[in-house]
Amino acid sequence: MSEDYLARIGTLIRDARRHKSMTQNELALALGTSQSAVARIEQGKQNLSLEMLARIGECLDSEFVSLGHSGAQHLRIVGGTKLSGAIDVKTSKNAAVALLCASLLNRGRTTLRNLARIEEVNRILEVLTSIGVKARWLPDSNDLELVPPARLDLAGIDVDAARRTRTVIMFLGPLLHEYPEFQLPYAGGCDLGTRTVEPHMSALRPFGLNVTAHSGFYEARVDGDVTPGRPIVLTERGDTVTENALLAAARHEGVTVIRNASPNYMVQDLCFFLEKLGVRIEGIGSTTLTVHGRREIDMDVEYSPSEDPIEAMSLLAAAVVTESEITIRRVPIEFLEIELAQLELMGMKYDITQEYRSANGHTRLVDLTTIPGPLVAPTDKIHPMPFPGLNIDNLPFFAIIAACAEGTTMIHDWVYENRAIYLTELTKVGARVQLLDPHRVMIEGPTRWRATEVICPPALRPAVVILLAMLAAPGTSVLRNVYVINRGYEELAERLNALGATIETFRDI
Ligand SMILES: CC(=O)N[C@H]1[C@@H](OP(=O)(O)OP(=O)(O)OC[C@H]2O[C@@H](n3ccc(=O)[nH]c3=O)[C@H](O)[C@@H]2O)O[C@H](CO)[C@@H](O)[C@@H]1O
Ligand SMILES: C=C(OP(=O)(O)O)C(=O)O
Repeated sequence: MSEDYLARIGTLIRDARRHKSMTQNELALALGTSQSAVARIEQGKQNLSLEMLARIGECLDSEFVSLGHSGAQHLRIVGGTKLSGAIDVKTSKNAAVALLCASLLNRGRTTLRNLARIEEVNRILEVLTSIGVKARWLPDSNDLELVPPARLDLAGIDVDAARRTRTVIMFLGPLLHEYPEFQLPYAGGCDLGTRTVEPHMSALRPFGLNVTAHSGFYEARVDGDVTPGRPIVLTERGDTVTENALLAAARHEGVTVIRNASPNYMVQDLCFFLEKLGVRIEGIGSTTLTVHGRREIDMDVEYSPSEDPIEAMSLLAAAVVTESEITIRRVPIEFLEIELAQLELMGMKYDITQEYRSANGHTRLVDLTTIPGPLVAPTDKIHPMPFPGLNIDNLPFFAIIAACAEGTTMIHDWVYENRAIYLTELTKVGARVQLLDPHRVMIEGPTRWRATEVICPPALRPAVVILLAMLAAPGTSVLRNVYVINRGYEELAERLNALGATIETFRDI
C-alpha cells in the first residue's frame, strides 16, 4: 500500500476510534496488539493486511474502509436525539465564489477573511491556481490571500475542476477587459436541470463580448470598441448574471447602469467588495445599480463576506425536525425575514436578539433561538421568488419542515427543473411526499422519520434535507456520497455533533 493510502487510512481509523470514544490502548486490547502499533497505524507508518483492516473495522463498528470505490465520503448518523447549544453561521458559499472571481479584477493582493472552507471554494481555487493565481490560506485561519500573475495562463486551466462548478461562467466578466480572445470550459455544478447561460451572454454583449460554444468550451471574442451606451436591462433577475455584469462594469471606465439587477445577499457582498476596490456603486440592495468603473485596479485589499442565509435556514430546519431548542448565531436577518414570516404562519416560535453588524460592516445579523412546538401546514402553497422573496435555495428546507407540520403543504419550485423531484427522496426516510408534476410536490405531515440508507441526490440542498431527516430518525442511517453537501457546507457533521448529534464520517478508499 502506498504511504499516501496508509496515512489516509490511519486518519480514518483515528477519527473512527475517537468517534467511539476509545483510547489507543482500548483499541489495541480489542485487536490483541500494542498501543504503539495502533499509534503507528494511525500515523500511517504501519503496513496493514486486509485481515487487519477488517478486524479494525469490526472493533470500531465502522466500515470506514470499503474497497473498490474511489474515495467517496459517507456519513453514518445515529438519529432520534435532540440538539442543544449554540452554533455560528459561516460565511456564504455564494458570496465566496463571486469574490474569488472578482479577485481577478485586481492586480494587487486580495485577502478574503473568514471564507467558507468548502469544496466549491476548493474547486475554484484549483481553477485559479491552474491559470497562475497564487493562492494561500493564511496560517490557522480561514483567510485566503490571492495574488494574480502579470498574465493569466488561460491555456493551462484545470478543465476537470472548472466543469465541477457553475462559477467558471463568472470568469467572463473579469476577463473580457484583458483578453480579446479566450476559451473557458462549460459550466457544471449540481444537477438541477438545464440552467440558463444566455442571460449572461446578453448582459455581457454590451461590453463587446461574443461567445460561441464548441465541443465543451465557450469561445469568447471581445470587441474592445463596444461599450454599454444604454442601461443594461437583465432579462432575468439572476444572482450570478447580475454579478457577471457588475464584474464587467467594474473595469469599464465610465458609468454602467444595470436594471432588473438581483439585490440578493451575494450580489451585495460583491458590491461592497468592489467599492473597496475603488469602484463606486449607487443603488446597492436595489434592482438598479449604477457602476462607476475604473480602467485599472491595483491595490492590496481585504474583505470579509457576510454570513450564509441558506446555512442559517438549514440550521433552523435541523432544529425544527429534531424538535430542539438551539441558538443560531450570526443570522443575516434581512435575507431570512420572509422565511421566518412563513414559519410563523405555520406556528413556529423563536426569540431573536438585537441586531449587530457582520464583519463587512453592512449586513445586519441577529442570534435566533428556536422554541420547539407543534406546526401546522400553511393554507397556501410555498414558493420562491427572486430576492426579496423566499429564497429558492431555502425551499427544500420547507419540504422537511412541512413534513413535520400537521396537514398538507404544496411546495412549488418553479425555478429548477430537477430540484422538486429530488424531494421525493424524503419518502425513503418516512415522509409522505407526492410528486404532482416536475415542479410541485404535496407533503403530508407529521412524519414518523425512519432510519435508512440513501445515496445523496446530486443536488446540494435536497441532500442536506435528507441528512436532517436522518438526524430525526431514531436508529442508524447511512448517507452516501456527501461530496455534494461538502460543496456548500464547512464541517457540517462536526458542527452538528457539537450540538449533540451523532454523525460519523467514513470513506471509500
Ligand atoms: C453561485 C450562486 O450564487 N448560485 C445561486 C445563483 O445561481 P445562478 O445565478 O447561477 O442561478 P441561475 O442563473 O441558474 O438561475 C436559477 C434559475 O432561475 C431562473 N430565473 C432566475 C431569475 C429570474 O428572474 N427568473 C428566472 O427564471 C433561471 O432561468 C434559472 O433556471 O442563484 C440561484 C437562484 O437564486 C441559486 O439557487 C444559486 O445558489
Ligand atoms: C444551487 C445552488 O448553488 P450553485 O449555484 O452553486 O449550484 C445552491 O447553493 O443550492
